[in-house]
Amino acid sequence: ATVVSWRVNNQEQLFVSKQAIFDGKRAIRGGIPVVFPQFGEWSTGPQHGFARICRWELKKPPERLPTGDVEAMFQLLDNEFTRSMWNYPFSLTYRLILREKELHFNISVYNPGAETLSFTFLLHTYFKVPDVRRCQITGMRGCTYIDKTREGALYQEHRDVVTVNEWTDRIYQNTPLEHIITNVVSGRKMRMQKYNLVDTVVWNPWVEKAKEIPDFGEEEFPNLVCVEAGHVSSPVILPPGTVFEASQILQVM
Ligand SMILES: O=P(O)(O)OC[C@H]1O[C@@H](O)[C@H](O)[C@@H](O)[C@@H]1O
Repeated sequence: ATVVSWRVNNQEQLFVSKQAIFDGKRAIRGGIPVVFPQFGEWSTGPQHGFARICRWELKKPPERLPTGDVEAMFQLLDNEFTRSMWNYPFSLTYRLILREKELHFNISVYNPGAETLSFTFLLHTYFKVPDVRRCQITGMRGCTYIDKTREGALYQEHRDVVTVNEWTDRIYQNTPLEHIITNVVSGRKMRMQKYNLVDTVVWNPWVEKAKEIPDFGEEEFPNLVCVEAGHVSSPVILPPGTVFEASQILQVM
């Protein structure tokens, strides 16, 4: 259930590395992988959890709704593989709705078990851009951020817009419901709206870190900016029998 392509006016909006591997075992380098139940390093499983390396069930194949929108639904349930890393029952439902210039993502995590679940969640969106150095991201002014390029030190953002001119790996906390990213494909703007996803990660490996990523070309870094809506700086605590719901809307402006 990794979205690997989204075209608006026949123009691709998502970055996927030329070296991405589609073997169904590793995470795909680009598009929009789902990060669950762990953002970042994980002592009992792979970085960013198992959801991006599992085969999800297609619950509802793409179908045109009366409105003209197209809807598809995916589901991931716990299984032997997920239980080997995280021994809990869960049901993850992922509903995608495609509109003319929008893509909607609706996530729900249900806890059918008797124990409380604790997890982090994130949509790892790789936007395709002509040159990341010319992009501006709004909405972070005043927010604190964890800077993973500086051993996780905590800072406060003072800029009206965030720009990316070097290796960047930041978790912005308690960000507003909306970000605008300028200068994406065709010089347009991208609007990101998010609900119940309180944090926003901004990532670009830049040239040196790019060399350390096997499924990524070192010359590709100017062509992506990851702006990732998530619930990651504190875990979601989900008591038995309850549901966590979150969503994201991407819109080409
Ligand atoms: O190489 P991965 O596992 O797909 O992760 C890519 C990046 O994902 C970002 O979300 C993280 O903040 C970075 O620390 C990480 O390097």
